[in-house]
Amino acid sequence: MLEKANDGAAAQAASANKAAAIAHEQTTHKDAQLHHHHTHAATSHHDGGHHLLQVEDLNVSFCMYDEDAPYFQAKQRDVQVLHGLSIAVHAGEIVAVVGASGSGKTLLADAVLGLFEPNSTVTGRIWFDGERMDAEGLRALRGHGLSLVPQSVSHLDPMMRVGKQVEGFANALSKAERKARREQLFERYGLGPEVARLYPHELSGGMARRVLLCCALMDDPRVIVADEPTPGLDLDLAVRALDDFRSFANEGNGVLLITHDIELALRVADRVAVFKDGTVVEEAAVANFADPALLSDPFTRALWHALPEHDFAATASTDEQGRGNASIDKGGRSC
Ligand SMILES: Nc1ncnc2c1ncn2[C@@H]1O[C@H](COP(=O)(O)OP(=O)(O)OP(=O)(O)O)[C@@H](O)[C@H]1O
Ligand code: NI
Repeated sequence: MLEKANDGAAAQAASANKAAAIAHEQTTHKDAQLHHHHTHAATSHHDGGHHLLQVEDLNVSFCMYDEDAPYFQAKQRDVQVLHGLSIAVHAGEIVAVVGASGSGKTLLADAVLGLFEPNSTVTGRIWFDGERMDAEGLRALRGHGLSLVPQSVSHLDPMMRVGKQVEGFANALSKAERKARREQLFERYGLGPEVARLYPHELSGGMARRVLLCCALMDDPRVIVADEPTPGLDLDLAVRALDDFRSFANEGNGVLLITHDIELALRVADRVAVFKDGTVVEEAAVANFADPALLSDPFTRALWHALPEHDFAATASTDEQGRGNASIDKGGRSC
């Protein structure tokens, strides 16, 4: 069981998460900004075949308090959002988690990062690089082995120059080493040295995305969890954004890419985990999306039919634009 530790750090993590969740609510549903099996796509020197990240039977429920419940009914009830969710990421792999808005994708990211709401109950098993993790272990890994890449610049401190912020992510290094590492990352991701002196509001969208990636990479993680990293970008820019993840994965690392955008997922991922009603209904190699006969879950097949290039393949459940109503991308990149 992945029990929550009720110490100060847990409370702190929980309240940080709450703030993030609130920010998430405010951003995802308004301007579509941030919030936040088994295809061996590449073999790594490190990985003898085990998963870099493995999640098994993850369940997340919330204790909801209903003030208005009649006196003869319980005022508290449990609402289960994730159930029996299993997913794995191998070294060298980008696994996309594709699901509708509100289906619990961010909760998956939060759980993997050891971020738990105070009113949540989380059970399940998580392994990182072959080692079983508890909540404490996940917390210790956060930013150091297992990093979150949010998209929104709102995750940065608006009052601090970005160079200093990025350097703050490698707290085990000396000041000089941190600076050297940050300079190395900036160079690698095409950020000029002058960017270090800018404040977050002075960054373009593309620069901000790279700065957030640099934050995540400062302490050499093995796995990146990216929660909706592309909304607001057009398809070309989004694909270019994900090239960064591709090269990271190609170095023998792993990426869990959370998105509502199946077209994008099919372009960059090695495998797609289709997420529906709080669980993964199918994990399929991207190649299997070439032919719906290779997809086993009816929802996944409906998604296939909803892809724009399959306009005429869609059947009864199709609106006049030829998109099946199982489409999970109603908002799209432009909302
Ligand atoms: N602390 C909480 N208490 C109660 N319910 C919560 C809490 N946090 C999240 N939820 C609920 O869990 C569900 C899943 O939320 P989540 O943010 O993970 O969805 P999502 O798939 O990331 O959606 P989106 O695509 O819009 O970002 C939502 O219905 C949300 O209201
Ligand atoms: Ni989300």
